[in-house]
Amino acid sequence: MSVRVVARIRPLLDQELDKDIIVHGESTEEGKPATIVKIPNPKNGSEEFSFTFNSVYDRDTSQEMLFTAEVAPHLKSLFQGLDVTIFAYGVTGTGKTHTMRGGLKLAERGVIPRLLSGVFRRSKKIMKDTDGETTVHVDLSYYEIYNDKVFDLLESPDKRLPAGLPLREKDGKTIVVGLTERPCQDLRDFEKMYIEANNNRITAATKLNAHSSRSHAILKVKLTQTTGDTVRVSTASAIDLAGSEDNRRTENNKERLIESAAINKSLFVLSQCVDAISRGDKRIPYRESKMTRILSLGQNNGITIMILNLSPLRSYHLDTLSSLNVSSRAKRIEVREIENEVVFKQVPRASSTLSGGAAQRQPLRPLANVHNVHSGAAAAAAAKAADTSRPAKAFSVFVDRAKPAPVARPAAANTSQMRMPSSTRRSNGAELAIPRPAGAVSKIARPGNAGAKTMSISAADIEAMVEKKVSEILASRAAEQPEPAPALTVAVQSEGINEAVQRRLDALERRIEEENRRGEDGRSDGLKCLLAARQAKERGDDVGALAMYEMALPFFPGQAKLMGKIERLRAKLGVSEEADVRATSEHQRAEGRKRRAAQADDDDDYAADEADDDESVVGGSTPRLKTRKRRAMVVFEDEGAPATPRGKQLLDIINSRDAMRIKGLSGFGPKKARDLVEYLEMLPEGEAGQIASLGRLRLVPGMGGKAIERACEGIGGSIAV
Ligand SMILES: Nc1ncnc2c1ncn2[C@@H]1O[C@H](COP(=O)(O)OP(=O)(O)OP(=O)(O)O)[C@@H](O)[C@H]1O
Repeated sequence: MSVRVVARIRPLLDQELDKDIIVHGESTEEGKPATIVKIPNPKNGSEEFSFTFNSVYDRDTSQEMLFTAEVAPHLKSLFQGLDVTIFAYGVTGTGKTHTMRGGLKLAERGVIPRLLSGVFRRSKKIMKDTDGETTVHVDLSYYEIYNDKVFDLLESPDKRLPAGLPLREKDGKTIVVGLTERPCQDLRDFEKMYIEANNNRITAATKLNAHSSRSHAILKVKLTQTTGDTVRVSTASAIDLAGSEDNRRTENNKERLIESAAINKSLFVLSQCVDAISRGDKRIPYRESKMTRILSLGQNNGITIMILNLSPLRSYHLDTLSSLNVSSRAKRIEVREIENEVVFKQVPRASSTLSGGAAQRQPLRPLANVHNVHSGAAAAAAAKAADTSRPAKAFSVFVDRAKPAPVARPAAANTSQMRMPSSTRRSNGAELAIPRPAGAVSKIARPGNAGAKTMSISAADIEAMVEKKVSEILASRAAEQPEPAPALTVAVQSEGINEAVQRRLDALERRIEEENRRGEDGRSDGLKCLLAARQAKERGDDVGALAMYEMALPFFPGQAKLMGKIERLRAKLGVSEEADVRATSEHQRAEGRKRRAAQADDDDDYAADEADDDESVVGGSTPRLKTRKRRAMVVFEDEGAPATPRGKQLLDIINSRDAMRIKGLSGFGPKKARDLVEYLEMLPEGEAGQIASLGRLRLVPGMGGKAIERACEGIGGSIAV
């Protein structure tokens, strides 16, 4: 099943005027629900672009209508064991937080409180219908990604580690290590916790939104259904993404600009992921931002619903177009609808000394699950000797990747945790790790001999080993090894050494963070934006190019050339009638190309300046940028000219709309062929359902220059357009 993408157009706010409305929902047939968003061409108001979605909700849509139509139907699937992900995407001030969280009044409540209400209602019904044979437990975790760092929202901000919580992949899912997981009994319980946690979320007033979210917020609702010995766990994730911002309009100060750059960068990576998936690329750049890693769009199983929030106003015109473009590509992402497996419950060990309790962040984490405690005589002896009057802290010594857990199951650990009296516990009970910045690893003791060996290691030894490992990692980073190092896991079984070691670890963590900052002082991110802008320009996507140049601006504040480019593009898109914009006529595109060719030298100068300034940070990106440019110019330099026989043959095959023939082209699979046929069927009348030239073909989503070149080569020989 594909990602379900629905658009919601927000109503006007008090100070906004009817006459500025430019975005409308429409249906394909009278009386049918709206599925199309219409928006004028920014340079020719009489022409309108149409974007089709699974559903479109216009300005008068209430919170209840949206929830009932889009989220409530998936509650059943959640209880059947499918994971459900709902995320709100859109420009700042378009209503994402309103949609997800909503207001305090009953009618104003958003998707999240309604979801919880539905979950509790259904849980009660199940327990009643089964006479209590099936029990349902709800656990929540809630965290934010702020400046690409993960922070637990269920903990007070003063307990935050500067580097945030690390991520790790487990059973094909990305998990946040050391996140609080809180049992939640009912809606009142939830509301109390949610309101409190939202106060920990970072928001600030910007010119575009008085309460702008400065972070992406992720709420995870974990359902554990137990019937006899069997346990089924499924998760609903509700994500309120921060909105992209045009910093020329926000008038952000320095701090807000840094946040904004992080927000824009992660959203840019998300759009890159969407592009890469819809192109069928092998490499999807998930790992370039924590948000995309967690969202795992197209990698996660279950049901994914993307709510695209839109402002109806003209002042958001280009931003709205940009969001519409990304979202309409997201529709093509396939998600496997696979239920989580039912697993058998693990019996908690009688020897457990855990008495639950501590909700506080522990630098060396107490094990929430007894099964993670190391076995062995020494461990048992240590456990026996432990003072049972205190809440036990069973510190994990080591994560042995080679040695399988007693029962390999994603849910089992949580299942046994569920029985604990603890009011708060940590997720990821199967492995225990101190939240260190991902990128460092230290294995200090092996589980096989954890007991005796660990006890013989002194704090100084541990410190030395950690120090050594961190230095190695820093050295390897300096050598620009691309492989991300695994997360730092530290093994300690004695409480006696934890404080001193932890202080040292915190200092080291700060050092890693510092090194990270020095290593990627933003310029490389900025240059990535420039590269993307150049690529967008070459595709003729001026709207995208503008967005990317603007995104690069905070990395190069006051850069005259960059500002000049932005000015030119804005003027071109907003005012000039002859200007070239996405999806305009071939003639206009040809004009644009000429202008771009004239500007190309200028672009190269700019990139070269940047590269010279910071060669070590930029690495290979500048040469790549030049190579790509040259290549693209060779292939499409003269798009207006008639196509060669091979080019014609390619167009003939594509225009045949015969998926079998198209599939036979080099680089095409069944999905790409199907998508292309669908695209052809949706072409506007003016194009007579045909792709007229290779230049036009290149504007088709998923058909970059390389794809065309490869297809032509497959027809035979090298391409000359
Ligand atoms: N459907 C709606 N009905 C009524 N008011 C709305 C609606 N959508 C948004 N608003 C109002 O618009 C303003 C901006 O909305 P909101 O804060 O939810 O935007 P956002 O997309 O989350 O912005 P940011 O990305 O900056 O956090 C708020 O005052 C909100 O109450």
